[in-house]
Amino acid sequence: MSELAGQTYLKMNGLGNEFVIVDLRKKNYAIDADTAAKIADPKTGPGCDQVITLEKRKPYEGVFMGVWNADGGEVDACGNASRCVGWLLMNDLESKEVRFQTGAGELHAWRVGDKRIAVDMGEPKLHWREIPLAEQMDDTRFIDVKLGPIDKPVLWGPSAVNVGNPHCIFFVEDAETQALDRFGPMIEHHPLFPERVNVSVAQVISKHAIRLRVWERGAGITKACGTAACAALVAANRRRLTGRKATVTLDGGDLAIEWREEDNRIIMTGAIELEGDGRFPDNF
Ligand SMILES: N[C@@H](CCC[C@H](N)C(=O)O)C(=O)O
Repeated sequence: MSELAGQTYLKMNGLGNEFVIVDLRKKNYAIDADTAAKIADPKTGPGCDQVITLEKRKPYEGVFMGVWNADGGEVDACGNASRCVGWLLMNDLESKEVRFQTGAGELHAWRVGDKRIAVDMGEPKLHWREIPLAEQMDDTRFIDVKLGPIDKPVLWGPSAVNVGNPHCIFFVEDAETQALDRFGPMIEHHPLFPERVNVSVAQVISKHAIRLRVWERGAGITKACGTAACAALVAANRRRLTGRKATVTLDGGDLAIEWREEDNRIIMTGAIELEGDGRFPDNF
C-alpha cells in the first residue's frame, strides 16, 4: 500500500494530452518513479500520459509543478500541463494570472478565455550542449541524425530545440503518413540524445500553420504535446519556413504559438479541460 491510498486526484487534459494531477502541497511525502508509472498505467491506476504533482519543493519558492512521464521518469517541462496547472492555481487564487515553479524555471500563466490559457514558456535553448546532444553539432537547425534503419533512412536532418525539455523535429511533406510509432522509439533512444528526446514530424502548411504529430519521450504517441508545438515553431522559423507566430495543429486540436522577437520568449495559448476527480483506492 502506498502513501497515496485514499488521496484524491484530478483528471485534466490539454487537447487530449491526459493528466492525473495530485496535490501534495499539504503532504509530507513525494511520489517516486514506480508510483508515477502505476498511476499512469490504466491497468493499475487511473491512467494518463503524465502524472502531475503540485508540491512545496525545496529550494523552490511557491508552488512547484512536478512532471512524471507514463514510464515513471521525472522530467522538467510539460506545456499542456502548464496550462492546466495555471488554470487550477488561478481558480484557487481567484486571479487572472499566476506564477509557479518547474524544473525548467518559473512559468507565468494568464487567462485568455473561460478554459483558454496562455503560458510564457521561456526562451528556447539552441546550442548543442543545451539540447543536449552527445556530440558537437554547430547548426542545430539541421542535425545529422536519420529516422529509420541506418542503411535505409526514411527521414534525416531534423532540427533540435530545448524548451525546458529536448525535442527533435523532422520537417516532412505529409505528417499523416509517417510511421511515428515505429520510428519514434528508435530516435527517442538514439545515442546522439543522452537524455533521450521527444520526436516530432512537422508539416508546414503555410507561413502561419504547422501540422504536428509527436512521439513523446517516456509516453509514446500522445494527442498533443505543448512543448513540441513550441519547439516546432521555433525550428520552423529558424529555417525560414514560417513567421514567428503560427497555429500548430496536433491530433487533439490547435495551439497558438508565438516566439516573440522583442524578448526571445515563447508564448503558448490553448484550451484545457477538467474531466473530473477521483480517489486512489485504499489498497493502492
Ligand atoms: N506532454 C507534454 C510533455 C511531457 C514531457 C515529455 N514527454 C518529456 O519527456 O520531455 C507537453 O505538453 O509538453
